[in-house]
Amino acid sequence: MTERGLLIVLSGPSGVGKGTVRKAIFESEGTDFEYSISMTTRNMREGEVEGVDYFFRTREEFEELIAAGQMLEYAEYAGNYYGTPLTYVNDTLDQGKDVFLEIEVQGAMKVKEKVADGVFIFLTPPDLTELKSRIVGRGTDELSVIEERMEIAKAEIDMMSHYDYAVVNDKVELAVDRIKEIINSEHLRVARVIHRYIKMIKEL
Ligand SMILES: Nc1ncnc2c1ncn2[C@@H]1O[C@H](COP(=O)(O)OP(=O)(O)OP(=O)(O)O)[C@@H](O)[C@H]1O
Ligand SMILES: Nc1nc2c(ncn2[C@@H]2O[C@H](COP(=O)(O)O)[C@@H](O)[C@H]2O)c(=O)[nH]1
Repeated sequence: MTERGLLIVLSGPSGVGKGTVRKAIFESEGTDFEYSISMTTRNMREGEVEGVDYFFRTREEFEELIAAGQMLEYAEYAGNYYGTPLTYVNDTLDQGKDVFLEIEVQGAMKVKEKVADGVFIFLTPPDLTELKSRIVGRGTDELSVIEERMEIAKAEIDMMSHYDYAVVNDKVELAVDRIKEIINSEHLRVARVIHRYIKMIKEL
């Protein structure tokens, strides 16, 4: 029987650098994760590609998938739906591969209820001034959207203690190393638990 993969959830406020850090992790050496592409009803930004950055769907299409039980989790964030398609995550974990989700806090908490043995990592900014300057600097959102995201960010940062780990994204390379270290240690922990069970069964 194949050992099920690890579900890794990277979460944190918009603009903290989740996407930047996740891409750097995937490009770095010694990692082998599958990225779960999310679904959203928000408009496509310049440079985004369907099926690479997101699966872009209408509200009606998204709601049909929710009703059909096809989302592992979903949330309404700043007026749009965002969610994780269930089948891809389940099938990939069943194949023994680790799956990486990059999602906001409401969704992460829903995943935590369903997948207790996932690894939940909160990426935090050095401070709120830096967070705002990152969102502004990215140049993808209007001022009203930025203000809305900053308000949501404050509530999200209050949820940090519900995660297994908090990682500061001060410098991308450092955040990448910290997250890789966490995942490696989680793998060792899981391997130790399995080893203990096998030993117990043999001794029965
Ligand atoms: N450690 C860092 N130092 C300085 N700038 C950073 C750092 N990490 C990311 N950034 C920059 O911050 C901006 C936001 O990053 P990114 O889009 O990766 O955030 P995000 O958390 O994925 O946002 P969203 O959740 O809205 O998709 C980008 O312009 C990125 O280059
Ligand atoms: N609950 C979920 N949140 C998600 C998912 N995919 C992305 N996100 C988060 O939404 C916000 C806004 O994203 P943006 O691309 O519009 O800037 C951000 O925090 C993302 O991490 C998902 O599948 N489920």
